[in-house]
Amino acid sequence: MRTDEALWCVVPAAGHGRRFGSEVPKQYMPLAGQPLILRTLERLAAHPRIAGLMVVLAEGDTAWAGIDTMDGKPVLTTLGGAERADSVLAGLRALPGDVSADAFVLVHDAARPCVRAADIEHLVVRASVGEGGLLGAPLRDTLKHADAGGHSCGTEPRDGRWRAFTPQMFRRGALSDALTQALADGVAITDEAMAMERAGMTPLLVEGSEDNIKVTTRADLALAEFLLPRTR
Ligand SMILES: Nc1ccn([C@@H]2O[C@H](COP(=O)(O)OP(=O)(O)OP(=O)(O)O)[C@@H](O)[C@H]2O)c(=O)n1
Ligand SMILES: C[C@](O)(CO)[C@H](O)COP(=O)(O)O
Repeated sequence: MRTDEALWCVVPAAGHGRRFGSEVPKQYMPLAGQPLILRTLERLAAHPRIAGLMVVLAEGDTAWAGIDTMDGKPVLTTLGGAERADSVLAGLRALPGDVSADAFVLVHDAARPCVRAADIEHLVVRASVGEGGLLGAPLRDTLKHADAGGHSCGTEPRDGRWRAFTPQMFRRGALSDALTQALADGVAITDEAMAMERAGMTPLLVEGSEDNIKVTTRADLALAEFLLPRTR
């Protein structure tokens, strides 16, 4: 990948935030005075390598701000689907025609507003040498296996286990094909790297900051308020 090659970023934002438990989908909850999603888009658009944002919205989303640029970068939208993988695939398909099948594309959760520019840079530089990769961090807690009664019935090995974050970066065509195949196979795909692994790839794991949190619960939103100004 040429070092000056601009990247589009697909931003899946079509979830309903069930674990967050509010009428307002979590991507529209206020974060430092703005809807959370706009904080994420601001963070992404500020990165010099990112050429444009493809935001994937839920059917019937009435809260979207309707912006078409952010920090001088184009912001396009399309509609997502029932699962995250459906939404990411829709976003890939809706990218502008001049984004070739071989072009690298980033995918970043709308629910991760604290992503650091340095981590994005680190991912792009390291993962573009091969066929793509993802930000993550080695598991640092002990992982327990819970039984139906909520008791620990086993301890999972921690060695070689990582937590996956986003952005994840893959070539547009290869990722589209991998997601299409996984969906056709009826496999529940929770991140893009999983689809690429099923296609036989071993995506590069690039260690990123643990404060690149995904806002899933209300407690996460409070943490994001604390982290946002400290992760610029
Ligand atoms: N069908 C879906 C499901 C999720 N997402 C997006 O994928 C990201 C990560 O998903 P998650 O944190 O699970 O969000 P929700 O699915 O909204 O949360 P929940 O599982 O609690 O409903 C979010 O930005 C979410 O909007 C999406 O675009 N399309
Ligand atoms: C993509 C992801 O953020 C990596 O950890 C995570 O898999 C998203 O899962 P979710 O259930 O869609 O939040």
